[in-house]
Amino acid sequence: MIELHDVRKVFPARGRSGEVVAVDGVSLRVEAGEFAGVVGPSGSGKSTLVRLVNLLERPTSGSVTVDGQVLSDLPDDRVREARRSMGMVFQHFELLDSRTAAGNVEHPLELAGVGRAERRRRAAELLDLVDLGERAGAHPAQLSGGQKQRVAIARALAGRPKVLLCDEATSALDQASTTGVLDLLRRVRAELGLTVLLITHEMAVVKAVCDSAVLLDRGRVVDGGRLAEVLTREHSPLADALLPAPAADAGAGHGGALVRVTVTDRAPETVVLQTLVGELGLAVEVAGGSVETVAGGRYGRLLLRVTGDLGRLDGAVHRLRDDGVLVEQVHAGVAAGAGR
Ligand SMILES: Nc1ncnc2c1ncn2[C@@H]1O[C@H](COP(=O)(O)OP(=O)(O)OP(=O)(O)O)[C@@H](O)[C@H]1O
Repeated sequence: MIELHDVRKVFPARGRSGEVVAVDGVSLRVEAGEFAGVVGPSGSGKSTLVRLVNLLERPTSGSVTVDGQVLSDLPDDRVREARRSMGMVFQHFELLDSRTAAGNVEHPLELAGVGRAERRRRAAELLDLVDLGERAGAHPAQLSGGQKQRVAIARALAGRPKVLLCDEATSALDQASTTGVLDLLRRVRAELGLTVLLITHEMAVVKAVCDSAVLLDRGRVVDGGRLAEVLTREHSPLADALLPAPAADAGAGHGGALVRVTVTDRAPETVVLQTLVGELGLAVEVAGGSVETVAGGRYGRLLLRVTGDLGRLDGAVHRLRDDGVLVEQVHAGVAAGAGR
């Protein structure tokens, strides 16, 4: 649905000579109906990337295809037309203060030449969809941040887009409003069959709503994929950002071997404990880590301190890998049973 091929964006540097390569050869594919995230540190090119998708920025080179149309080949007037099939939600809402909630939702329809009666009907329907039907007559100053963002989402949906682009849509909101807005985005995605591309610097947002994500660094994609796959991949910088691996020193100084395991719904910690404790008679203590819900599944990274007959540990590690558990031996420990 959204496809970027080897996209580069070079800007003249602000206030000095030279150039800034904001996006440096990015290729990306987001399937229809997918909820995709773009994460990365400040200045890594996230905002530029999202603006390249709806051609608010033209790529210096490379192609941008949305819904089968190569937008980067189109002249400006055709780009403006194509942009109507994409809604956009911003960090600071960008609502018109002088207009009511309904007036803001009607605004893009007005610009598109939709008649008054139809605009009103559609705005009322959209405000109901975002649970703000009762506040249609309120001005932005009378709404909370979360409510303003709901109005902005209703406005973004006014033109019946197929794609919704969200640029730090929850970064200006408190925790409760963030949860509400993310629930809403997930619901409208499902109800309207939207494809969503969301950029954020908050990993919790990605974990709550995204099916897939890419990690940008200095304009390049350094990692990415479906979260279910990324989280069980070895040496993945994106997995490390989503679920930081527990530090090895969390279990240092207590003897025994240290083992880092990644557990999932398919290979939960019960499988690990059954093998290590139940079958091999080792003692296991959780020295660090956490288990969380990500992309609707349960994932965890745990640091285990294993004591007992450590001569059996190598075999156990192989067994666990065969059972689909990602296992890494951080510190071998002293095999108490060795030589016996
Ligand atoms: N119009 C522009 N002119 C010159 N440089 C720009 C322009 N837009 C972005 N840049 C530069 O491109 C790089 C990427 O910026 P961008 O805003 O896309 O990053 P970001 O990951 O969204 O950062 P943040 O999270 O801080 O918003 C930065 O070095 C930025 O200064």
